[in-house]
Amino acid sequence: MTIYRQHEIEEFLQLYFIMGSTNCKKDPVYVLKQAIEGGITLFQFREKGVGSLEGLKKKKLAEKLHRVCKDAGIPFIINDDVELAVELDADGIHIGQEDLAANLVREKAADMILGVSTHTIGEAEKAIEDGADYLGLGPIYPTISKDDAREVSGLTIIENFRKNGITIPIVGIGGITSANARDVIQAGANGISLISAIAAADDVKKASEDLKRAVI
Ligand SMILES: Cc1ncc(COP(=O)(O)OP(=O)(O)O)c(N)n1
Ligand SMILES: Cc1ncsc1CCOP(=O)(O)O
Ligand SMILES: [Mg+2]
Repeated sequence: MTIYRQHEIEEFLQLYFIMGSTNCKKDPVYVLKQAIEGGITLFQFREKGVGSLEGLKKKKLAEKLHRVCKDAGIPFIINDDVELAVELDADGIHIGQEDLAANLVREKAADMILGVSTHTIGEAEKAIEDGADYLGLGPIYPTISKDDAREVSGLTIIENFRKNGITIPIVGIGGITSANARDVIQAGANGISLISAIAAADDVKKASEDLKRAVI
């Protein structure tokens, strides 16, 4: 694991790609390499949903994707699975309100980047108290990539968090494309996080380049 400073984490959040095997049209290792060539700055392994890999197969894929990230100098974040993150010595873990509590994750992964999904100011304040490094807010727009996604929040959630004094780095998530990415940044987010706009693209490298242009 590489230990990152707060200002480095903030920079990495700019173009945050999230994916698992079921999100990809092609081999996930190839997809990740193409996305990196296209300019993604952070990667989250999210192996979840119908048909997703489990057990040893999940771990083997995680190891391969971790290697790709290490070679490219991109932090490797694992979604939900704290045990796997610790076992693989990942750079970070992302959890939501239905996952292991952030303070307990911090105990198990003291130096990892910790991302927490929040939907209210109260949840955000608790996450910050528990040691979150960044917050994931959404779904900002309708999404096809999460079966149990909450109601669409729109950009107002980001604006409201900023108005209420939440200064910690924020990424928007849910339905973000190169057409709306700039709006998410202008609402007050440090970066965008997304699955399908990259993973399901016919040309993953070009899709990543287009998104990068939209956020810089
Ligand atoms: C960057 C980022 N933001 C939000 C989420 C969603 O997390 P969660 O609510 O725990 O839902 P699942 O992804 O676990 O289904 C995320 N993964 N990443
Ligand atoms: C994991 C997650 N959390 C809220 S929306 C979402 C899915 C985002 O995927 P997409 O970028 O394809 O809408
Ligand atoms: Mg989760």
